[in-house]
Amino acid sequence: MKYFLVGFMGCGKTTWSRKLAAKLGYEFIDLDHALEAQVGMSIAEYFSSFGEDAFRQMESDLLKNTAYPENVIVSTGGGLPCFFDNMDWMNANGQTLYIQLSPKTLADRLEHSKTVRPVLQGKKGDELVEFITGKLAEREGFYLQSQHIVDGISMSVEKLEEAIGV
Ligand SMILES: Nc1ncnc2c1ncn2[C@@H]1O[C@H](COP(=O)(O)OP(=O)(O)OP(=O)(O)O)[C@@H](O)[C@H]1O
Ligand SMILES: O=C(O)C1=C[C@@H](O)[C@@H](O)[C@H](O)C1
Ligand SMILES: [Mg+2]
Repeated sequence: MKYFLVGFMGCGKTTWSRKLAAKLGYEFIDLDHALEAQVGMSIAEYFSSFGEDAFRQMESDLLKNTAYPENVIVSTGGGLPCFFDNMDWMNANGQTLYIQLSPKTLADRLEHSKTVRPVLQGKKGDELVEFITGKLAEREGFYLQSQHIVDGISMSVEKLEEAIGV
């Protein structure tokens, strides 16, 4: 089975996809990392060289054209479910799981994370919370189309296993 983990930047998709895959003996694929390997630069560099539209096309193509192993946990980019028909494609080709967190919790995590996320443009503090609140309001309608939803607070592999029913 293919499981796609979706949710806002910083909700823990990469961290928990890796752990869940290890527990289940599944492969792990991070589409952000796969895109970086394919283009030979970081996402931040890709954004500044070619712009967001080119990035969205590239990530959608990668989602649909990757040769997935039979059993795999796929960590998706935070914006991926919200462009083109990507969410429908994931629901048709596997199972989707949304890691849900509040804007405040996401902001706390993102402020302390070392990964450069171009969409955030270096925002901090109240400005960051406000930005995430607006962006999440735009995006959550897509995330909520997931077949499974899990509260990202006090996360564990067991909680994820229970959510997907394995
Ligand atoms: N349950 C948790 N409690 C506290 N911090 C966590 C938890 N899960 C992940 N984190 C931390 O939150 C940050 C973001 O996690 P991660 O990179 O896995 O998010 P992501 O959803 O893959 O983000 P992106 O969409 O930007 O790739 C990391 O610094 C990670 O260590
Ligand atoms: O939320 C977003 O739009 C993004 C999230 C990251 O995972 C990366 O895919 C990229 O930085 C864009
Ligand atoms: Mg990630």
